[in-house]
Amino acid sequence: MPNSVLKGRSTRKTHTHTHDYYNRLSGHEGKTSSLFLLSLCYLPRSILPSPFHFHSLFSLIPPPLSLPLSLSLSPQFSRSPVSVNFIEVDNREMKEMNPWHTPVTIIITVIGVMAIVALVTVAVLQNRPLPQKYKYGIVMDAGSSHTALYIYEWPAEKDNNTGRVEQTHLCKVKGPGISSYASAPVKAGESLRLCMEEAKQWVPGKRHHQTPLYLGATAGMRLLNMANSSASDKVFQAVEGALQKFPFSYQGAKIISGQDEGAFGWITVNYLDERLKQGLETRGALDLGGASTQISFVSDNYDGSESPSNSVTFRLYGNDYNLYTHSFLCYGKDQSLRMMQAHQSQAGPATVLDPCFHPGYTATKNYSVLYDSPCVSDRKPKDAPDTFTHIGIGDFLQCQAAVKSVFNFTSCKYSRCSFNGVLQPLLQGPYGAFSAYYFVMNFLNLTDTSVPLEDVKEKLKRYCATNWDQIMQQHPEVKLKYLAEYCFSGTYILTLLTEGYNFTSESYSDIKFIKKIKGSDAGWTLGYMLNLTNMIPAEAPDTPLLPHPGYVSVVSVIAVLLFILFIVSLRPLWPRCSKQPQIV
Ligand SMILES: Nc1ncnc2c1ncn2[C@@H]1O[C@H](COP(=O)(O)OP(=O)(O)OP(=O)(O)O)[C@@H](O)[C@H]1O
Repeated sequence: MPNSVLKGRSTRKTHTHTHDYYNRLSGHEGKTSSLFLLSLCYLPRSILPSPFHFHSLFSLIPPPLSLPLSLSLSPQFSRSPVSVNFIEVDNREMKEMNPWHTPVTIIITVIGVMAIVALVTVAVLQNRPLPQKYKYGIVMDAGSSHTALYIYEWPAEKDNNTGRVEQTHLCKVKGPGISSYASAPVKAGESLRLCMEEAKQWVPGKRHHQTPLYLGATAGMRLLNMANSSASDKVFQAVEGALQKFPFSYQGAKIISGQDEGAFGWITVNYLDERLKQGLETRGALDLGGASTQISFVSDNYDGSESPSNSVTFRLYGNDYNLYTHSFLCYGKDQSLRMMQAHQSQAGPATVLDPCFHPGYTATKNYSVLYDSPCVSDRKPKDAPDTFTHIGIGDFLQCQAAVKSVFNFTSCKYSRCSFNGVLQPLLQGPYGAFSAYYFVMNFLNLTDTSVPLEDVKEKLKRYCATNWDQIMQQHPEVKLKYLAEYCFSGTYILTLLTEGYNFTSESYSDIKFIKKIKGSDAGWTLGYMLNLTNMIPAEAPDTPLLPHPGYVSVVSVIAVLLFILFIVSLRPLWPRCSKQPQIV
C-alpha cells in the first residue's frame, strides 16, 4: 500500500481525535497539558512513546485533568477507569505507517550514536597530549677562563630524535678554569662540586642514572697540555674522580679539538635557529673565547679540497654540509692581550705605555705572569726586571696598530688567507658572533651592526680616550679586570673581524652579536651533546601527515558526516508530521 494513502488515512483520524482532545482540554482545566502533548508531534518519533504508552502518559496527568478526559471517552476505549485509550489507530497499522517506531530502528539509532561518540572519544583520548616527560643531558664547558655547567632537556617520547633540545639551567663554576689548577689539581675537582649539586636538584632523581654527563675542555687545557702534559693529566684525574661521585651517567672528560669546538658551535647556532631541520641557508659561527677563537661557515667557494684540515662534513636532516672551520689558538681575548703586551714589552722595560688602556690607568704587573703561557713564553725578554708599570694612554688608533702586531699577514700559500697563513674562503651569509664577541660589544653598546663601521670605530675611539677614573665611576658594578680591558677587547674584535677575517663595511652588517638563541646559550656545548647522543638524524624524519589537533578534527568531522549519512539513509523510515498537530 502506498505510503501517502496510509498517511492520509492516519492523519485524518489522528487529527480528529487530537482536535477533540484539544477542545476538551481547552474547554476545561489543562491548557498547559494540551500544548505539551501537541508539541510532542514535532519531536523525533523515536523518542516519543508508542500509542500504547500514550495511554500511560495520560494516566500521569493529575486527577483534575485526567478525570474529565476519561469521562468524556466512549466506553469502548476505556479499558480501565484511569486509562484513556482514545486513539483509534490500531498498533499494527501504525507500525506499517511509521516503522520508525520499531524497536529495531531505535536500537540502530542508539547504537549508531554510541558508536560515533565512542569513535570520537577514542580519537581524542588516544591523541591527547600526554603529561610531558623529559630526558636530560649535562655538558661542562671547561674553558680557559672558567667552567660552566649546562643542563639540557628534551621530550622523552621523541625517540626518533625529533624533539627540540633546550637549555634548562646554567651553573657558572666559581673560580678560574680547570687549567689554572695545574699546581693543585685536586682543587680543580673540588671546584666543580657546587654546580654538580645544583645539577642533582635540576634533574629529577628518577632520571639521574640515565642522564649523560660530559666534560669538554677547550683552549686553556690545550695550552696546559702543550706546556705540561702530566699536569694536564693530573687535572683530568682529579676532575674525573670528582664527577664520578655523582649519580649521573659519566661519559668522560677530554680536551676537544679546536676544529670540533668550531664545528659544534656552528651546529648549536643553526640547530637553535632551526635552519638545519628546515634546510635553510646556514649562519656562520664566530666564537671568541679567552684563549682561542673559532670561525666556521659554509661557503660555495669551499669544497674541502684546498686545506682539507679546515673541512668538516655532515649529513643532517637529509642535507649535506661542507663546513669550513678554523680555530686560532692564542687568539682568544686573554691570550691575544698577552701577545700584544709581549710585543710592547719585548725589550723588557720597567714601564709599558699602553694605548689600549684608559688614560689614568696604572698597575704594577709581573713579567713572569705575563709570559706564563705557551702563546708568549718563547718571547720572554732575557734581562727584564720582575715587574713593570703598566700605564694606559687611551689612543684607539695606536691601539689598533698594536693589536695588528699579533697577526701575521705576510705569507699565504692558498688562494686566500685570513692571517697566519690560514686558508679562508670568501665570506658568505649571515654570522652569529657569541661568547666574548657579545660580552664586549654589549658592554660597549655596539651590538647594532647596522651602524656604519666608521661610526662604531669613532665611538670606540671616544670610549678608549675616557679617563679611567670616570670609567670606574660610571660602572661600579663591573668586574675591574673586564672594565680595564674593554678598550683593548673592542679594538681587538674590530681588528680581528676586519683585518683578520676580511669583513668589510658592508659585510660587517651580516654579523649579529648574540648571547642566547631561544633561551639556550650560543656555544659549542649543545652541538657537542647533540652529536654524542645522536640527537640530530642524518635523514629527515618522516613527519605525520597532520599535526595532532588537525588529526582529531578530521576524524571528528568524518564521524559526524558518517552519522548524518546514516540518518539520511534511513529517510524512508522517517515519520511525517502533518502541518496539523497530531498525536500518534
Ligand atoms: N661580562 C664579561 N665582560 C667581558 N669579558 C667577559 C665577560 N664574561 C666573560 N668574559 C671573558 O670573555 C672571554 C670568553 O669567555 P668564555 O667563557 O667564552 O671563554 P672560555 O671558554 O673561558 O675560553 P676558551 O674557549 O678560549 O677556553 C674570557 O676571556 C672571559 O674572561
